[in-house]
Amino acid sequence: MEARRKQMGDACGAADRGAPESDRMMSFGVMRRLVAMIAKPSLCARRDTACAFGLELTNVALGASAPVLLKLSVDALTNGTAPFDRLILFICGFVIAWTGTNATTALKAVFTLRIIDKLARRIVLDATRSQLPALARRRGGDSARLLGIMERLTFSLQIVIDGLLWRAAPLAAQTFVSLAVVAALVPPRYVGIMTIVLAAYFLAARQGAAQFQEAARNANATAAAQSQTVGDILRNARRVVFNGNLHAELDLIGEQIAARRSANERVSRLIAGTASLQSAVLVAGMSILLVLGASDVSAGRLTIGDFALLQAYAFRLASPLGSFAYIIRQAGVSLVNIAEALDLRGDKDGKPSPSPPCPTSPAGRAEIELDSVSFRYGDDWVLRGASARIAPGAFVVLVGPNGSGKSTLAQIMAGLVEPLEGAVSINGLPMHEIDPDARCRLVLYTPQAIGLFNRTLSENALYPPTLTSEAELTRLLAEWRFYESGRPIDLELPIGEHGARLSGGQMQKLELARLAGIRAPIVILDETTSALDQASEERAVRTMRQQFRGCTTLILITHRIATAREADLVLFLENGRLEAGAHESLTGECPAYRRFCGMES
Ligand SMILES: Nc1ncnc2c1ncn2[C@@H]1O[C@H](COP(=O)(O)OP(=O)(O)OP(=O)(O)O)[C@@H](O)[C@H]1O
Repeated sequence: MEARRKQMGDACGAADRGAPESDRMMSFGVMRRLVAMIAKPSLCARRDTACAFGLELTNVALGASAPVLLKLSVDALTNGTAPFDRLILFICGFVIAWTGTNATTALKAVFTLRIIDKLARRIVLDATRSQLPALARRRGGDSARLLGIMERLTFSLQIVIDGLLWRAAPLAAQTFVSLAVVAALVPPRYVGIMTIVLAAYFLAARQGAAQFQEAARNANATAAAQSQTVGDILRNARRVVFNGNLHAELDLIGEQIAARRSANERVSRLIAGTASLQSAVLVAGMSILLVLGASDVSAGRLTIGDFALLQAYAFRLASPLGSFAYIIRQAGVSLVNIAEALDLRGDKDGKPSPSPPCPTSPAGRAEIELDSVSFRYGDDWVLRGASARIAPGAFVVLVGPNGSGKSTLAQIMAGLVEPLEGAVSINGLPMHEIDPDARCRLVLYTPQAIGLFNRTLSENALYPPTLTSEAELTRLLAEWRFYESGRPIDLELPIGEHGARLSGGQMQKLELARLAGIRAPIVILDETTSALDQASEERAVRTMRQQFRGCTTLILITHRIATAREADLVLFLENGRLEAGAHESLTGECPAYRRFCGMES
């Protein structure tokens, strides 16, 4: 448990340290990438953007004209000279401009949400497409982190696009227009005061933001660590409960929540400090502005309408600037989240390279050659100079003690792991020259942990690229005694998370029925028969060999010597050395194999 805590701590630390760009560059970089994505025709968001932009322009125009209409109404009322119908026009115009922004804001939200949905869909699909292969190879892939980022993505986009991109630009436009109108209608010193107040406000924001980004990244990392821990514990509910570790795991979750809360509190404290400073700037600035305005009205230098105009602009700007602090708080965390999601997309803009050649068609026969293949993890050599030739359509059994490197060798043969020395060739073509997509059509590798979907029995057993039909599936499962009682097989049965409603043997029978319908040149089963009894394994292997009709090479990793006796070729691995031959010849020539088979002590 201590080691787990350290691991989680390291995960947070790594996230903290892993900031390649400076914070401000990161924020601009993320917004620039989002804007570039929105502008791309392939996202189909240009029309929504144009509508949202048009509505926002209307919003700015309405917001800027309301104080002017108020001033005109007040001046007309106080002068008493304007015609009544013009007065009504000013008053109605003011009311419409002041309240009309609600409708345009609501309408704009409709288009904004559409853009956000399209962006989120694109980022999630790209990130999943880019990350799934890494997850499949279990190298650098972290599904919990990926899931956490995806789950927070829509909310993060909403904050950044709706709150920051959409609100910052209109606010800037509104501020600019307001200053211009004030400059045109009242003495210049009022523009001077408003400019100084706004500059002080943004200096305070900038000061706060410098510390804030780092705190936001830390808050994000603690959130990711928490969802990783909770997800891991939920996925391993049986392991936790059956070992009586419920309370210990709850403590761990509690610690993660506490770490998250303290990171969030730091963010809130920084925001509160910045917001208070900003409020003080606004209070002081607006007070000076309005007191000066009131004294100018008393002295006859300003009309009451001018004063109303100043007051309306002051409040019109102060209110969104006040709520901007909240948006900046959320946006900091959200920008980090979006940056992580965008990085997961990989090199999306790279041009696809032309497909290298494939040595056979998916239905063709393939000869595999291992030429002095060596591999190590860290300093531990798992394979040293392994050589063998496997004829097309052969039935091969790969055996060896636990940890001898069978799965590693199988993954090297499937092109999932690159050998450090030597080469694997298929029909004479080196594996590294074969396109990774073509490799999985050539060699289908089934890992030790099968990994079933929480879907129905038939959806799992007929998962592509199998050609097994429903009728064939029912026949095979009945023949392999899927239910010992012989009860009918319900293909629509939901099998639960990780096949929780099935026995270990049933899960493997389901997968084997699927694999029997595969028409790839090479199929590698990594202990896919380990949970079957001897008779079931024999039946399943016999059926598969019949189905493969000598075209598909079947390589089975197993610990059963009886199965090795039936093989055309046995590959025996021990201490990094590979011996290849028929069972009889290996028992005659290889003492280590004889010992492994229990023929000598
Ligand atoms: N990704 C990895 N990183 C580091 N070491 C690894 C990795 N995968 C496997 N190993 C190590 O390589 C050795 C061979 O592992 P491998 O899974 O290939 O053996 P195996 O013969 O299939 O074992 P078993 O019969 O128990 O399934 C083991 O010592 C294992 O700990």
